Amino acid sequence: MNVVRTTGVTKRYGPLAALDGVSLELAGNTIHGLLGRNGAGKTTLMRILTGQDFETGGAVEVFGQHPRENAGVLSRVCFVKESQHYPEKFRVKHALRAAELLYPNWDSAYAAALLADFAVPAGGRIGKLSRGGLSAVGVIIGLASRAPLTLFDEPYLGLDAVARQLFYDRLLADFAEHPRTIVLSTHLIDEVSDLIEHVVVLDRGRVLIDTDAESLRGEAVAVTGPAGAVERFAAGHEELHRERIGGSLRVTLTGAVDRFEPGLDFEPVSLQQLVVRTTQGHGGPVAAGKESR
Ligand SMILES: Nc1ncnc2c1ncn2[C@@H]1O[C@H](COP(=O)(O)OP(=O)(O)OP(=O)(O)O)[C@@H](O)[C@H]1O
Repeated sequence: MNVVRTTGVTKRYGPLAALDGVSLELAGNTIHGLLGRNGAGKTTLMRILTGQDFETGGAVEVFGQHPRENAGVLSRVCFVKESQHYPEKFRVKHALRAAELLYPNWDSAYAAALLADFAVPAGGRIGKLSRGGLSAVGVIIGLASRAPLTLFDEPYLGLDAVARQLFYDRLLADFAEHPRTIVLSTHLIDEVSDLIEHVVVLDRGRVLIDTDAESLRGEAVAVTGPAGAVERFAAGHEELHRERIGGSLRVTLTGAVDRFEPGLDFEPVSLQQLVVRTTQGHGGPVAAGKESR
């Protein structure tokens, strides 16, 4: 069952189209990666899905209904973002208590275990936490909410590499026991590439890639070798990128590369490389009414 369905969703800020005809379906009980360059429209889309902003055009359904001021939908949705603001005097335990009141599936014991894992003091003032500590509070709330739709908008950027790995490990373990729909928006694509099952890449407000992660993993290959031999091999393939390395040439090809040639090097292309190559050279979002390509 699809938890999210958007049809031709547009969001305009004056002449700027932050979203430009986004049609997407996000299946339930799946970890989705929402990827794209700065300004691609990821946060805008998540704000619309969580009723914090409204589309200019198109249709949005979350759990089959429009999320706007819809308590039945919003009680099933947790949106964790990097720039979360809390009242000045709030302590960590107050933020968790507020989350407990908000989310019907809240698990207090799990939240307490996560506090210990991330070494966040329950009595600590939120305003005095380090950036990592603040990120950890967001991550803990996102996980312990067990909301049927949980969206993380890079709240874990403040965490160091060890703490981020802890987040990924806890997320996977909890997802296995309590399947739900997760949307992870991140620039750290390599770190999450084994986690995500479905990939959406936004580019200038449009959907550039919308596919399962597995098929994307085998989607591109980098071929390196003497320039002439690589040119001959690449002819007839769709080329994403090319670079000269001394006397040799390296090209990134998409689509089925079903033959290999002696004398050439073939390397799989990581999800991050693929997204970088696919979105490279594209600018920011488009002005309304202008052609985007
Ligand atoms: N309230 C607003 N008013 C005007 N423009 C906005 C507003 N919110 C977002 N935008 C613009 O819409 C575009 C998409 O922004 P958005 O924050 O959705 O991108 P993003 O993909 O989340 O980027 P990042 O990865 O940098 O967080 C950007 O050009 C941004 O400047």
